[in-house]
Amino acid sequence: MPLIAILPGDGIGPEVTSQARRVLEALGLDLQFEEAPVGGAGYLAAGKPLPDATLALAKRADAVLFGAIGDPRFDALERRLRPEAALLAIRRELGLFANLRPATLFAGLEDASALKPEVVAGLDIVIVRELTGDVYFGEKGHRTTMEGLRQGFDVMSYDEGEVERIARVGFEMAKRRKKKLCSVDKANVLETSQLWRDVVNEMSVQYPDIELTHMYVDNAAMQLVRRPTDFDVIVTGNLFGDILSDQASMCAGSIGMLPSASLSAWSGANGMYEPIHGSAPDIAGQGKANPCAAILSAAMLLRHSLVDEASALRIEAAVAAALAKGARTADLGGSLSTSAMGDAVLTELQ
Ligand SMILES: NC(=O)c1ccc[n+]([C@@H]2O[C@H](COP(=O)([O-])OP(=O)(O)OC[C@H]3O[C@@H](n4cnc5c(N)ncnc54)[C@H](O)[C@@H]3O)[C@@H](O)[C@H]2O)c1
Ligand SMILES: CC(C)[C@H](C(=O)O)[C@@H](O)C(=O)O
Ligand SMILES: [Mg+2]
Repeated sequence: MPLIAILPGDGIGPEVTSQARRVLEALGLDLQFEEAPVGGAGYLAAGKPLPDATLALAKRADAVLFGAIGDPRFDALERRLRPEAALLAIRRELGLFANLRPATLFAGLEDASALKPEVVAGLDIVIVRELTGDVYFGEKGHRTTMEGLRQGFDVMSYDEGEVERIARVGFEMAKRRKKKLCSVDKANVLETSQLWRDVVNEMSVQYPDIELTHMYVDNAAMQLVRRPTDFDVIVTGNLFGDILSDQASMCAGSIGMLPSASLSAWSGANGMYEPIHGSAPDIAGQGKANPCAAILSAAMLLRHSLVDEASALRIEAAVAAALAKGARTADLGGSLSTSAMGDAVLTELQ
């Protein structure tokens, strides 16, 4: 029986993952669930954001459903003890280098988007974000300059192996979709990005059917709100992908709508699945959070780690049907609570 590790985390994390779990349970599949604390909750339970038992569970499980981490009470702790350190460590420990972030506009949500309905109608793009390298994982620290000024530094780097394996995910994804891949970088300024661009170009000879384009990240940010539907698959580095995916979420109606899959291989074994949003301290504990991103992350879990496309489609269809009938949390302009939105999805589950 497949074991699903549920790591609810902090803030709205437990609120949204509990709805995703209800939906998974309602499918009637033979699944086993085990929960463990992570982030601020991990720090409170075991003195560190990623307790050993939580990491062991994540490694043992067939897939991980992750909520969100982050708690302002812990923002002043040394960096390795902050909630965010747990998320970075788990991605690194499980080798989850490929982060798929689909941004899809569900029918009926055109008015929730920050853009005009005619600009976002039919939006269906995927951001393939590299997840275990870049400036996130380089040397970092504080030092004093010769002039006696405090200085912070974070080293940005990629080696060609790291670029090649994420670019392959981008090309393979494009092959299965509209055969269009846009690689986003900052090669006009950064050596890291020049290497990125060179490696992506070298690989493109293996994919003659894919139309490859390159775009600087500043232009990509602009094009994403100008004509988002011109994109299909975007492949980019860790930092640019983090920023562009939050931006893409508002094209799709809300950050509460975007799920993600973090994979250690194209096949998806041992994946972790989480909404792209954070712990939302401003609405935590109020039952206001939109659980759709977490529910759609559960669908991605079934698709990629359990290779159960039919069940993934059942969940996605139920979310679409609930939205089509007008179910909306506050971020989408409605008034349903988190659990009422979960109920609405469950009602539509065929
Ligand atoms: N993957 C993660 O666990 C993750 C991702 C991003 C941020 N964080 C952490 O979360 C904390 C808060 O960060 P932030 O405020 O910059 O980002 P956030 O994503 O938590 O929230 C940004 C805004 O979006 C809203 N929002 C987010 N998710 C929502 C949902 N499901 N439904 C309705 N509204 C939603 C919030 O209320 C807030 O106004 C920080 O500690 C940060 O480090 C964690
Ligand atoms: C919380 C933070 C470490 C994380 C990231 O930057 O990757 C988050 O913003 C995300 O998008 O998952
Ligand atoms: Mg982010």
